[in-house]
Amino acid sequence: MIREASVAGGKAGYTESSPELEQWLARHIAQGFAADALVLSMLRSGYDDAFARRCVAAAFAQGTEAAVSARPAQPQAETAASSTPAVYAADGGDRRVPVLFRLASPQVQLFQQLLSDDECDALVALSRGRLARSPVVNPDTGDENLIDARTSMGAMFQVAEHALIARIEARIAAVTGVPAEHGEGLQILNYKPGGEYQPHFDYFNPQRPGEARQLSVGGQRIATLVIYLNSPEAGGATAFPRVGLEVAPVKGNAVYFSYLLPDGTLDDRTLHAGLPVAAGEKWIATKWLRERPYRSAA
Ligand SMILES: O=C(O)CCC(=O)C(=O)O
Ligand SMILES: [Fe+2]
Repeated sequence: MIREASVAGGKAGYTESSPELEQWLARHIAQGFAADALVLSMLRSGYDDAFARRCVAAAFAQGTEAAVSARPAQPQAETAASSTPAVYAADGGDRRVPVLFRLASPQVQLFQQLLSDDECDALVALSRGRLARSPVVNPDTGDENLIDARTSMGAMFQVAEHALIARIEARIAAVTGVPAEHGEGLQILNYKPGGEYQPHFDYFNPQRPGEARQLSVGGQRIATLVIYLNSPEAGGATAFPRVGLEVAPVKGNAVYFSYLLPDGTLDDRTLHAGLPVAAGEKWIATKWLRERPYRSAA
């Protein structure tokens, strides 16, 4: 979240507003976060309950006014870019996380060292025992299939399955503002040389019966966080071809992109790919976030 909040962390009942707080609220409202999620985030950062509710309500009211007055004048991308605050650090709860870049439209951010080297190594070690070829949801049937467009091995962890995973999930909630309960289980992926994930969207297409089935628990996916657990020797960037962006896979860093637009539609500029690994291997942990609390149907 914001620096002021992290300074106040631990002190109950923090009641001082700041430009950073207002900007943080405006940005998360623009990203489509619900009022409850924002209040929860503020409480976790030590803000007073009544104060947090008042701030969030005021920010929503202001957001509505701003959206109405800005709409005829400017296309949305320009509005988002000009109102994006210059905040370069996120409160990771137990650590301060620098934000290396922030793209306003589509919403993409790069967190530096979200995980320490030791945490990355521990996640890889935990998942080695349960790697299997990564499936993809079949859009027609909803079944999970193996396809050539996704050549990686994966391991799934239940939410909070392990103390390390719970700690990482709390940190993810702190930097994204999306409550941990909205997260699917962390997925660890391992790509060998040549391994890739061809361009795709992470959200489900409700028109396809198999994908619609995925919406029944937790609703739509709204955002993705990809954490790099190692630095491949060559290749393996995460690419966003519709905006010409490639994010280098650097151990501990994490790329976050959210696709729920304020009008409720999904941002198809978040089309993305895991480019082929040219040398060495690539390990990532992916966290998909839902619009509502998520529990695996299984
Ligand atoms: O491998 C990557 O960089 C992207 C992974 C990805 O798109 C996913 O796990 O949904
Ligand atoms: Fe993806």
